Amino acid sequence: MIKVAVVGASGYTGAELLRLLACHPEVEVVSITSRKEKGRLLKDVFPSLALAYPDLHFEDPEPKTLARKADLVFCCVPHRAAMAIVPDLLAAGVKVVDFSADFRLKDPATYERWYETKHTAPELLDEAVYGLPEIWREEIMEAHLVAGPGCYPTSVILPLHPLLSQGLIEREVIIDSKSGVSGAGRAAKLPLIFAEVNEAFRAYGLPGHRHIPEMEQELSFAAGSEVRVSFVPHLLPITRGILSTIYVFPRPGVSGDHLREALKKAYQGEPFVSVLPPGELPDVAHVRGTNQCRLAVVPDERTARVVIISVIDNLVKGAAGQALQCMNLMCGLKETMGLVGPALYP
Ligand SMILES: NC(=O)C1=CN([C@@H]2O[C@H](COP(=O)(O)OP(=O)(O)OC[C@H]3O[C@@H](n4cnc5c(N)ncnc54)[C@H](OP(=O)(O)O)[C@@H]3O)[C@@H](O)[C@H]2O)C=CC1
Ligand SMILES: CC(=O)N[C@@H](CCC(=O)OP(=O)(O)O)C(=O)O
Repeated sequence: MIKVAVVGASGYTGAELLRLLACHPEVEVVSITSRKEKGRLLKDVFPSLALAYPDLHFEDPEPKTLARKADLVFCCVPHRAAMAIVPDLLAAGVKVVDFSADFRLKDPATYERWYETKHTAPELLDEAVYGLPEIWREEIMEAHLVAGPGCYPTSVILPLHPLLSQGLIEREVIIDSKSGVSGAGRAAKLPLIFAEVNEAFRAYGLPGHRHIPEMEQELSFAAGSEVRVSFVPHLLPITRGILSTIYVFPRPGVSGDHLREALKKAYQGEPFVSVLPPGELPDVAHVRGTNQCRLAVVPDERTARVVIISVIDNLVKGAAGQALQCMNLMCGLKETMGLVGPALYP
């Protein structure tokens, strides 16, 4: 059994991870942490997890104490907080899957510019592996520190990476994404209360959302030269799910059908990415609660542009499920373990 701890287990991604871990045959959850819920039983904070964890309670230990109990720690705290915890965990010898943005960007100056804070552990950026298994599988298998991708970047990089790395599309990309409200976390914020979100729909994060450098970093690696994206996120009045509509410009002589075939080939055999046949379109309702990314490629013959639609559950393939997929790889387990349940529907 792999002994795991979940730091920041009182948030949405922590709770979602515990839901998934409850059905994982090779994992024992040895500790869950929260500063505010310290001492309380998990089942009193999240009754949805009562049957799976009747006796587990929140603690707030030092990272070193945690590292003595666990083989691997999932760190589900906000950026800035993560880089204060992760170095001590690694120094104490445990593997870490971090959910925050603190170890995603390779260049500390880029991090400092977009996150408006000094990076306090830049020496770890080189060894951190970007936790997108479909792209960095071999590296994740060897990693001690995995930086879980942002939810929007996951929905965007999966369709674009193969197309850019094969030189099939131009490097100008336009991305229009919509997210459910759980993407913003569980902490109370006025613009996120029911009456502000229900029956409403708005763009936010303009002119430059902080996921842009992460997308550009990974897409530039794929293309072998600098890629610049236009990215506008929107808030949908739903709890979970991201739908990204991506406008791409095929290189001369490349058709939309060609792009679809290239994606199908790139993801053949991948358990968590599906490329839909012509005429089928993805819906966030089809992936709710799953680690799936569903993609459709729609040629627009009138303009010669191609629209790609990508859906994920932000809490699963966009966070906890992808982290668990990485853990399976880091621990030598079957990559799909604990992640094969069907979607919740309706
Ligand atoms: N929500 C999503 O869809 C996605 C989130 N992420 C990332 O995952 C991480 C967690 O997100 P999410 O679960 O949504 O956030 P939440 O706000 O729901 O939860 C945050 C957790 O971190 C703890 N925490 C907050 N501040 C600190 C701090 N300064 N030091 C230590 N612990 C702290 C909180 O507990 P307490 O305050 O009691 O200690 C809580 O358990 C973030 O980095 C987020 O960016 C990544 C992809 C998708
Ligand atoms: C709806 C909503 O607010 N979503 C979040 C993205 C959550 C996420 O993945 O962000 P991290 O980079 O912090 O991990 C946002 O736009 O800030």
